[in-house]
Amino acid sequence: MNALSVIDDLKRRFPNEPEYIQAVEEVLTSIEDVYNENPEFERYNLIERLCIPDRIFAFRVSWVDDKGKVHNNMGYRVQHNNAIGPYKGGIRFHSSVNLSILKFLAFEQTFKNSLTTLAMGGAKGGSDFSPRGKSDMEVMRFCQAFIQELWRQIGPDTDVPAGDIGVGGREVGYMFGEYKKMAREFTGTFTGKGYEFGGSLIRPEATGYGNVYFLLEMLKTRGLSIEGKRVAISGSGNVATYTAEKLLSLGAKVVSMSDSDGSIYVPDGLSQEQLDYIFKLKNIYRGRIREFAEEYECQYFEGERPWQHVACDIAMPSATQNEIDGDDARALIANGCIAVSEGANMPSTPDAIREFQKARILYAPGKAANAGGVSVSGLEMAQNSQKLSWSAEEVDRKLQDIMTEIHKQCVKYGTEEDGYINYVRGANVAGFMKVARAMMAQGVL
Ligand SMILES: NC(=O)C1=CN([C@@H]2O[C@H](COP(=O)(O)OP(=O)(O)OC[C@H]3O[C@@H](n4cnc5c(N)ncnc54)[C@H](OP(=O)(O)O)[C@@H]3O)[C@@H](O)[C@H]2O)C=CC1
Ligand SMILES: O=C(O)CCC(=O)C(=O)O
Repeated sequence: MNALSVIDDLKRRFPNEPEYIQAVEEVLTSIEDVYNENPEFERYNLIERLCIPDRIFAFRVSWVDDKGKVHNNMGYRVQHNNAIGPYKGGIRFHSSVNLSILKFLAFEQTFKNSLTTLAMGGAKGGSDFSPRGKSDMEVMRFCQAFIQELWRQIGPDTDVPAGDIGVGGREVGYMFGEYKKMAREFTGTFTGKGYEFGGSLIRPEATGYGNVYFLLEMLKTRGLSIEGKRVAISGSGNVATYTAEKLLSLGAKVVSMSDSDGSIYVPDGLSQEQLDYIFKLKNIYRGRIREFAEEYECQYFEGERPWQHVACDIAMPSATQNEIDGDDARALIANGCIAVSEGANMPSTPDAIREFQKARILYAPGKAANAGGVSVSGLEMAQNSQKLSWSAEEVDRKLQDIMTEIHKQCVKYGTEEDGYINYVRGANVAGFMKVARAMMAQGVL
């Protein structure tokens, strides 16, 4: 395989999909040598079959708002690869959603899920519908219309969706309800469900907590502890808030959070009371982070991400893709940042990643660091199959074990001659090899 020529070919065939090409390029350039050590992969044209999704569903979603006006959004599900288990991955509702974004997310999910040690293939879905500013009833009607189109393509052993940007417990509940009605079955077809109907304890916390567990493993490799470290977080949604909660409980200082309108800066770190305010602001009032700045009179950067404005030891981007560019990375490093652990999917541009690696700081890509969410989704599937629920302690212990194991795999496949751990290479090679072996064993499909 020549990574560059495969990428050129994909660019030619999918010319308007920059995020998808970006994700593929990152993986292919880091697995090229390992791939070429296995000539049978090339004979089976494994790389092309692994890069191009198994199938994509695209559909119109028509729904009626509270004033009786009819709206039409697009809905998608990208089933990328099911070599090691049923398709699995979140659903994103955001105005920016398009096929390029969902294809990159489904591609990444395939490698991430492989790293988790659990049996899950990769998928992602979503819509350009934005829940922002919509009433509960409008969100419910949209979720029902979305599932009326999608329900035939998913199932507990086929494809198991969950949340992502714009999709939390409320949306999963509405989608699960509609699925249950259409399919006439009560199964674990969604994860991230409410506890009363089969959800796992710790699933809401899992991505954020898991990212902190991964960060602790990275810090250990340099003999460092988290206590007293200043951590800049972006976003103020599911991943960001639970990352902050775990960090506070471990004695770290959370100096920033953000939303798509701007960022707050709290140099001495958020108190527990302030974090509780953000939880309420975002989950109950569905307000803006600017309101926090007004309430607590802290610095607020309108329309800005945190990276250029804050002094921090650690950055945990937890909002969206390509939210740290080369300039942001250079600013972070200049301001003393020694570690970046990604809660979001692909938040750092290729230029930013090069800067982090050149500076030899600890840098963990999302597919390793944020794998805790889908891992606990896998544990939710296991509980649903057994018709049992495990205690929060048990799930949290399993989550910690999985994050430690993912870190071990990154060290195994990513340690370079000078001892620097290239977590990008480690995660990509480890994730790839498991999927590749399964695909080889199953023949050309
Ligand atoms: N939920 C999960 O279990 C997992 C999520 N992830 C990834 O983590 C990231 C965050 O997801 P999650 O917390 O679930 O989503 P939420 O919808 O709960 O929160 C998203 C946060 O990011 C902000 N945000 C979203 N899009 C943009 C944008 N284009 N520019 C600036 N800010 C933006 C939102 O601000 P606003 O409210 O203003 O839009 C919000 O604060 C995503 O990359 C997701 O793919 C990864 C693994 C698992
Ligand atoms: O829990 C899941 O199935 C998916 C979580 C997710 O969307 C992700 O890992 O990016």
